[in-house]
Amino acid sequence: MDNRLQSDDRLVCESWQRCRDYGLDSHQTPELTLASPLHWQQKRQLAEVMVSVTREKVLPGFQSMLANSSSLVILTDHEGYLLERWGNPSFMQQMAPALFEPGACWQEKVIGTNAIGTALHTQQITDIRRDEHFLLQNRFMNASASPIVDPHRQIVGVLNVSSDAYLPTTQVHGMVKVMSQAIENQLILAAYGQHFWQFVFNTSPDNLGSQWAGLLVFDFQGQIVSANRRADLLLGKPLAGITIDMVAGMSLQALMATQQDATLTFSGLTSFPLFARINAPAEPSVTAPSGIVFPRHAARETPQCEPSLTDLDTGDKQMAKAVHQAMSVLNSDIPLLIHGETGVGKERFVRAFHASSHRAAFEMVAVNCAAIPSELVESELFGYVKGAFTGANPKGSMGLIRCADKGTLFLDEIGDMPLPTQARLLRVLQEKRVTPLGSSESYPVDFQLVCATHQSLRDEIKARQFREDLYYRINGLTVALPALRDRQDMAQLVLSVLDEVCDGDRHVTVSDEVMQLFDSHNWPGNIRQLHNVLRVATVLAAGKVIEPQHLPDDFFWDLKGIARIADDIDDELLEEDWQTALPKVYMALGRNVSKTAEAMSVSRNTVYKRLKQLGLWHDG
Ligand SMILES: Nc1ncnc2c1ncn2[C@@H]1O[C@H](COP(=O)(O)OP(=O)(O)OP(=O)(O)O)[C@@H](O)[C@H]1O
Repeated sequence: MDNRLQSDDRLVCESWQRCRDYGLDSHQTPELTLASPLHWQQKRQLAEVMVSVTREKVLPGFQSMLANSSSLVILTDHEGYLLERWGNPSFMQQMAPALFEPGACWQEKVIGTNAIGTALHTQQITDIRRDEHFLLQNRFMNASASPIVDPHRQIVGVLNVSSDAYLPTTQVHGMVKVMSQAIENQLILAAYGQHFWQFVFNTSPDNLGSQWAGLLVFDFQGQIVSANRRADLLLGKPLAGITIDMVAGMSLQALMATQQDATLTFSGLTSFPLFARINAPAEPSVTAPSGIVFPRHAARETPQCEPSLTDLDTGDKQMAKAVHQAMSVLNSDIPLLIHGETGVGKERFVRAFHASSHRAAFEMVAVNCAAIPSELVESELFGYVKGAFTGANPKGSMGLIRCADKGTLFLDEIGDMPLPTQARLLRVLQEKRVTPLGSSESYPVDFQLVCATHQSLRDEIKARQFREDLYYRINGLTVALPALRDRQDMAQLVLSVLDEVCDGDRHVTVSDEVMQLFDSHNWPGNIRQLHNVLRVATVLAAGKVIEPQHLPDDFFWDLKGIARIADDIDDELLEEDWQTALPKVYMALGRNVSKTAEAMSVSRNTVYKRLKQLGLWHDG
């Protein structure tokens, strides 16, 4: 969830569009939806802890800010039903009292764009100003709302502050952000504070008591049981698979022996120091909390999470073999060498390999050796000390290899690495230490190495462009990724790429005719080209069915179809773009429009149009 200080126009426009799709009319006064008394009673019971920590532990800290303003604090459950409200009653009674009754439903589809309903839909902190409400009847208030997550990152409610127009939006936004974080901290403590250890940390020893401190709860084995969202931000990493000793960079025993009020300095996962305090539980538990693995709902939190290796096995034999091979060396630290044409998904494959490995909590650093100028490759990879060379960053640089420490280093297009850099890389791989340029010191490194190439490294060795000794170092296991034209899972891939193009919100489909064209295409740019074609086509098809007319012109330039159908056409013709090739194909096929259209996989109309442009066809 991200935070924003300004109303986001796009967010409001999208919400208004949803309201129209729900059939709402901005002039209407829709019937209020109220939970039935029994339903509300159940909701209220389920949310009892959240309501009581808000009332008793959080609101008192904000009383002074709210006392002099005409505003209301509202707490709803995860479906937008109002559980409780606090604040200045004159504000709500003047305006729309029924809306502020316990049990009233604030979902977008009921009362249009509003901070609570829209925050629930977007799952992010949301500000809705007066005129941004969809219904005219609600345009009397400004509001900010934040979803609240439980100790396992599931949305359990929304905290909202609505006010008349006189409280500054930025102030309300900030207040909602801090209050919702405070509620989440209290929910974590209510669930685990009594029996588990708390690790409270921040960027300065002076703000360890703030609601903005990171909070991690861990068990007697050092497993992280729960954490607030601030913890992820401070550590800059998702917490899946991480234990408390990795976070703190010290042993569990040392952590547990720390005095309650002592302040620790640590930088286990970060490149900068952080400060922490340990709170021991009143009744320490020596059992793990019933099978809970944090974060239990990580997939919901990170919708764009990396696919795992098995996700890439979508029905193609060669791909299944590649996935199987990579799985068999997972976590063994055997170097992988990936072969594949450009755009076949090498980097995606490596990301999936990394995400499936025990190194997933650390960085995967991808370096395209062909994209970095040869004179910069060494300094980029190995780092340098300050003043190492003219034009260098005056602070020096750690280098990409050290950034990959504990994670995965992916060297793409390794065949393009200059020979002197190859020698240096070989030394790093042998010694497992990096010496930055200009430095006499070396640093230990530990990473999974994956290299990729589209060329034959054996040929490069023969041509003395690639070191044989390095080849044997990097080639623990060779995996070949198939070209798109050879894959048997085109339909699955199209869906997977459409998901990516549409950001997971796929409405568009592909017609049978287009699927046939896809099957007969050469795809020299492989999945990347498919991606580009579908991105353009999705826009042109306006969210409906992608038909041939939605495909970009250059798609037709290298259709296999030309080669298959028009055997009697010169090979050279097939290398040309379709606009140039078309009149020549037309001539070669005895000026037959239908055959030309078939050979070029375009419509007869397109052939007529192009011939007319060239003056080769005249109506009548
Ligand atoms: N299975 C897949 N599903 C959806 N999209 C994919 C898939 N595989 C690859 N892609 C997409 O195809 C594009 C190219 O993938 P990637 O960068 O991994 O290829 P590459 O082989 O590393 O390319 P290059 O050789 O140019 O470095 C990216 O946009 C990627 O997201």
